[in-house]
Amino acid sequence: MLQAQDVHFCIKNQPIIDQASVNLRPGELTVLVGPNGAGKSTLFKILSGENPCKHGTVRYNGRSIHQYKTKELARIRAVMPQHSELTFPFRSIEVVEMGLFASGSDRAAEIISEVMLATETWYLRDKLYGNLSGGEKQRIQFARVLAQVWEPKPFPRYIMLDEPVSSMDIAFQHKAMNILQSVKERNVAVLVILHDLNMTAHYADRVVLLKKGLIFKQGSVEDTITSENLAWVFDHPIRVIPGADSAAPFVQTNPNFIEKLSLTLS
Ligand SMILES: Nc1ncnc2c1ncn2[C@@H]1O[C@H](COP(=O)(O)OP(=O)(O)OP(=O)(O)O)[C@@H](O)[C@H]1O
Repeated sequence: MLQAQDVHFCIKNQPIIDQASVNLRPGELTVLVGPNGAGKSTLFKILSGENPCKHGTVRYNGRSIHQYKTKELARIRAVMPQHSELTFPFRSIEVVEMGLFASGSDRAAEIISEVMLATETWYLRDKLYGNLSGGEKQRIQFARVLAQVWEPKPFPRYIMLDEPVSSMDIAFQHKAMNILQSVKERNVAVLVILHDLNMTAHYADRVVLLKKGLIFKQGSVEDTITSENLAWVFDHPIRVIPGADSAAPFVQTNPNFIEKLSLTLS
């Protein structure tokens, strides 16, 4: 399990993340949700180890993140940041291969073709990464992090993705989330930042609602994705319609509110 306890992050004495505690459990898909500037990417970077937390602790499988060497960490957690630009003219397949730099696997070629087939990127393999469209780049980065956790291992691992589907078309957004749902069954904890609340309601096992650097609520979809919670977190009227039987709830926003707002501004 990944255990983050009371993590805190300040920039110029301004708290960006304040006393956040989160556990990521293998087999669970956790979605981090909140408005722009709430601190989602900052918390994500603390959990992934990119931002050292100024107070609090982050432990992977019982060991402090600081005790891991870079390669050791790469064997247990994969990170897809919000933006991944590369200056060197890599072919797309070479970008995916970067996911295996620490693996030492003798199945490298098979893993690469499996993840590129799963992400429908095999046809892009010889294209220069820099020439791909935004959505294609995202799919290649997605394939890269999948490669890192693709082979089953006997110890818990973590895959963390910051807005991984933001440039993908609607069909592939669902394919990507379905792939993550299968990956979590391989003793992997999944952490995703999403802005799409319906996607969150549909795929999350746990939701963490963040507002102004504070965790407002965390728990099941049923406990977090409610009209009251979302309206408060986003400061916007949002209605959650409960799903029939075991279907996910449906999140509806109110377009009339936007009209009133634009009249106020003009
Ligand atoms: N290196 C930095 N220097 C100054 N301010 C920063 C830095 N990193 C983050 N911030 C500020 O911290 C706040 C949280 O940023 P963060 O990127 O974590 O938000 P977010 O919830 O991921 O937002 P979004 O949904 O827009 O991606 C923002 O106000 C941002 O401007």
